[in-house]
Amino acid sequence: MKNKVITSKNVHLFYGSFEALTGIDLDFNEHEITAMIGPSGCGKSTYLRLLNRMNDLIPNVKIQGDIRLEGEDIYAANMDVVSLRKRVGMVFQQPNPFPFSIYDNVVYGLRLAGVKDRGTLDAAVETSLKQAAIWDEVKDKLHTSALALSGGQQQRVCIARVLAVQPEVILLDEPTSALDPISSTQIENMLLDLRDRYTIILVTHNMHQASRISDKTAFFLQGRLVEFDDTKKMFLTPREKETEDYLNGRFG
Ligand SMILES: Nc1ncnc2c1ncn2[C@@H]1O[C@H](COP(=O)(O)OP(=O)(O)OP(=O)(O)O)[C@@H](O)[C@H]1O
Repeated sequence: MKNKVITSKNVHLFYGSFEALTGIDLDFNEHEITAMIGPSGCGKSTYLRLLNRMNDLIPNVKIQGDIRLEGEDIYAANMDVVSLRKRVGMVFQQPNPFPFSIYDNVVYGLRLAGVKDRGTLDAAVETSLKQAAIWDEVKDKLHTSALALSGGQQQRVCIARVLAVQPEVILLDEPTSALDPISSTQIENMLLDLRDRYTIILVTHNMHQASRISDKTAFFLQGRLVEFDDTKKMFLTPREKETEDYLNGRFG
């Protein structure tokens, strides 16, 4: 039995009076990739952002339910949100490197945490860029601007930036939807390589991506979790008619 890294029970989220999540029960195993799919507006990103408290910043949000990381209530009053976000890193749809060098981007979180030793920083840069499958492309220009890279390269640097602080969980919100097919495939292959070390949760609109790289899939519809299962099983024999209709392109 795999260890459950994140558990969530009866999660509701309200934007003002609008209930965007209507009681979600969903758990994530370590060393698995879970894909979250569903039509636009079904609540996938809202749910993903709950897992490292990114919704806290939005005004008039009300959150109910129980979400735990390794058994710890992440909404407990004594939870340190900065350290939570180190343990649960996030990659966004648009690559968002800082306007610094590649090197300074990757070590950003470590420097914030007070790490100054040059050898430690150098080693973290090399390891993280290798894990993010971009070391060979950038090793000779670590001190040039990350903004001069292609979109796909920028996204891999952003992933290296998350990996450098050694998270347990990586959240990715449509990480390849702004990228060309070759860059998307590079990122998919990298995520498959990272699976042995991390728990990966991915929002995607791309059904091929979900079926190709995820172990589990969660299908959301209008704020509900309709179905959650092994990806192969869900794509071949969905339990629910709504899932089948969505996978067959009948809506969304
Ligand atoms: N900051 C916000 N304030 C008010 N409503 C919001 C906010 N963010 C999202 N919503 C609403 O909550 C619902 C869920 O949005 P969410 O972005 O989570 O959906 P999604 O499934 O990720 O969609 P997409 O695939 O288009 O990104 C939508 O109806 C959306 O309009």
